[in-house]
Amino acid sequence: MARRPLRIGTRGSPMALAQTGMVRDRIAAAHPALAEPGAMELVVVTTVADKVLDRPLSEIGGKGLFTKELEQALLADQVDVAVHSMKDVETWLPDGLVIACILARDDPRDAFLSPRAGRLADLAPGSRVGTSSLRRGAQVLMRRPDLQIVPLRGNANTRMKRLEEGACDATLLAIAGLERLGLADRAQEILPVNEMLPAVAQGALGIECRAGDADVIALLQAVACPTTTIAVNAERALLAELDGSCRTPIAALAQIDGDSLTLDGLLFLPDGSAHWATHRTGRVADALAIGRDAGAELKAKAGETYRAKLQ
Ligand SMILES: NCc1[nH]cc(CCC(=O)O)c1CC(=O)O
Repeated sequence: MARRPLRIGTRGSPMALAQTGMVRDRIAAAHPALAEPGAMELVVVTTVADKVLDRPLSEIGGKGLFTKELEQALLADQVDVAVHSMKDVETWLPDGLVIACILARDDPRDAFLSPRAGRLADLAPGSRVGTSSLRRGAQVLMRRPDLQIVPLRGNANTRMKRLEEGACDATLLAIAGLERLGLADRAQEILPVNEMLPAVAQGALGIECRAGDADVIALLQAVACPTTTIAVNAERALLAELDGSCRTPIAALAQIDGDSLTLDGLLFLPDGSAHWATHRTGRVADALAIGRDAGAELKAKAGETYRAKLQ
C-alpha cells in the first residue's frame, strides 16, 4: 500500500496515550497492511485541558477543552484521525468532522479510591471527597450530605498523587481509565450505577475524522461496535436535548440486551440539593427517540428551578 502513514492524533496524558495505543493495536489487528512498520504514526497534540489545572473544567469552558486542539489538527490536515474518550466529545461537532466509529465500551462505572475507607459508605462524617466533577459531587452529596466536596483537578495520575499527598480523603475516577493505566487495583470499590450513574458515554472510545475522508471512515468500521454506538448515541441524544455542557451535571447510561434498550438519566443541581430522574425502556431501533424523549422529560421536570439556578 503506497499511501502515506495514517496519522493518529492523541492527547499526551498517560491515559490518552494508553487508550490511543489500544486503538492503534485494534486497527492493526483488523488491517494487516497498517500493522507494517511506519504505516501508522501517533501525533501528540497538547490541549488546554492538559495545561490549565487550577480551576474546575466547568469554569474554564467545558469539555471542548479536551478535544478542540485535536479537532483543529484534523481540520488543518495535521492528523487523519483523533482518538477521544467519547465522554469528552462535545454534543455538537465542528462542521467537516464526524465520529467515524465508536469502539466496544469498557466498564462505564466510577471507582472509589481512598486510603481511609474501603467503601464510600464507610467514610467518616465530614471527610473530604476530591472531585471537580459536578456530576460526581452531586451524587456523593445525595447519599452522604455530611461529606465535603473539594476541588481536585488534573489527569488521573495527578489526582491519585494528590490523594496520596492528603489533598483529600477520597476521590472518584472512571474504572475504565484506571484499567487502561494498569491501575485498576487502586480502586477500593466500584460504585454500582444505581448509586453513581456514569457520565454520558463514559468508558467508550471514539475516533473522529474528516467527514470527506471516505477511505478512512471505511477502514475504521472494522473496529466499530454497533451496540456501543447505539447506546452512546442514545445517551448523547439525551444530553443534546438538555443542551448539556460540563456546566450542567448530567448522568446517563443506556444498556442494551438483545432488541431492548434501557436508558437511565439524572439531572442535578450542582450542589446536590435537587435532582430529577428518568428511566426508559424501549426498542433498540428507537434508541435516538428514546434519548431525546428522556432528555425532554428531564428538562420539563426540572423546569424553572433548573433554568433559574443554571443560566
Ligand atoms: N474527564 C477526563 C476523562 N475522560 C474520560 C475519562 C475516563 C475514561 C473514559 O470514560 O473513557 C476521564 C477520567 C475520569 O473521569 O476518571
